[in-house]
Amino acid sequence: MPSNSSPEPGFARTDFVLPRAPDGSDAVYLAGNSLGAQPRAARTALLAAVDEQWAAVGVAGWEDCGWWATPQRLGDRVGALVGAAPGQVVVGDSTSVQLFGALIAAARLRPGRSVLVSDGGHFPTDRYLAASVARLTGLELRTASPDAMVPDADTAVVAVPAVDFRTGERWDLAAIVERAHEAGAVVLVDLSHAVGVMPVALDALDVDLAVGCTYKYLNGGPGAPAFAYVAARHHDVLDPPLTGWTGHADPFAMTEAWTPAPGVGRLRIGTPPMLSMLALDGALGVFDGPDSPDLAGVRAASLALGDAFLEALPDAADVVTPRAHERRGGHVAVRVRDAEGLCAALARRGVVVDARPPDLLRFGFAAPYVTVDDARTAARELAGLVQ
Ligand SMILES: Cc1ncc(COP(=O)(O)O)c(C=O)c1O
Ligand SMILES: Nc1c(O)cccc1C(=O)C[C@H](N)C(=O)O
Repeated sequence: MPSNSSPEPGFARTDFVLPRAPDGSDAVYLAGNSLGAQPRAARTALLAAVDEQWAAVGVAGWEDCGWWATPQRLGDRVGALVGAAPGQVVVGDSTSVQLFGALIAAARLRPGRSVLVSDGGHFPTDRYLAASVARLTGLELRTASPDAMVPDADTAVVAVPAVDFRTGERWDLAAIVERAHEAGAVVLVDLSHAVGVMPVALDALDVDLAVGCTYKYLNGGPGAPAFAYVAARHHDVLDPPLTGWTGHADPFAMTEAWTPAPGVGRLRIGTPPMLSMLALDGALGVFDGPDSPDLAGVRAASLALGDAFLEALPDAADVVTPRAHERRGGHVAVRVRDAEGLCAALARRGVVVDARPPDLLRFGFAAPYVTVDDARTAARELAGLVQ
């Protein structure tokens, strides 16, 4: 393992099980921006949870195995990866559920304001939920590109991704937050395409709320629980819409009315999906284990992979992702004529990527297990197919 601050791409490859290529070798797996590869430690943690906890301990596991505390314990671990001091992140439920709760809780932080501004190119679940939340709350939904948003005195909430799910463009969160706060609005960031592939500085940037998934670059596994962040300065007045019993101040008192737990604990909703959580617990060791590089190093390695891929592409390739490092996320998208067909043809050659309508192929550069050879192979195979 190279030094902690400047890891080589593929620095933790042996800690992962990679999907198989048709010839039985390890695939060139560039779909970590959709579903990360399997960390061996996630499998170990999951099997231990099944055999040594669930089977052996049963219901006592909520206390004796620490299950009850896991949403916040993992929240602090994920929080450390997104620049959040402890006590501001909860893990659980899907990104969509977390988004719904966060959008409404954000709107409730700005009563009397009438507009929700959301990225017009946001991931579909973010767009669909923004529309539904606008109907529920009576807010007017306005859409714009994150770099063209002009929040005003009517704006309650500005909702943006950190990285565009299609083009891989990285947005300037500092500028977005500054503009929103100048207008008195709060900012909700979807970190799904950023967490685990680049440093994020939620506290330092003064972001108000954030959500994100853990199955992409954090490699938590299919359907791994999402996370929600709320800056501590909002905790006392935070009024989440999904007032489930596990977010109660004293859940086992079974009282008549819901009393919010102190702090971010009130964002808990129902019984946490413990097996998924414990798989994530194992997976996170890639990023916060004793030998893990910091995220600046992971980011540098991911950018190096993207650069190797871009350099190996033919000049004529229609790359839609900005080439400048500061404007690029973890994946690179190439416009092609038959994205679905090419995606399938690449898979037959052992290169796993994904296609997004109408015409994009996405190549995800998860530095823990992707090597420079992988990046070059993908570019070469793509070139061979489109020539
Ligand atoms: C930006 C973004 N938000 C949300 C999601 C998904 O939400 P969920 O985890 O609820 O499926 C994705 C990808 O699936 C995404 O890219
Ligand atoms: N969440 C996904 C799923 O359940 C199935 C297939 C793909 C996904 C994804 O993660 C899609 C991804 N967020 C995207 O950027 O398109």
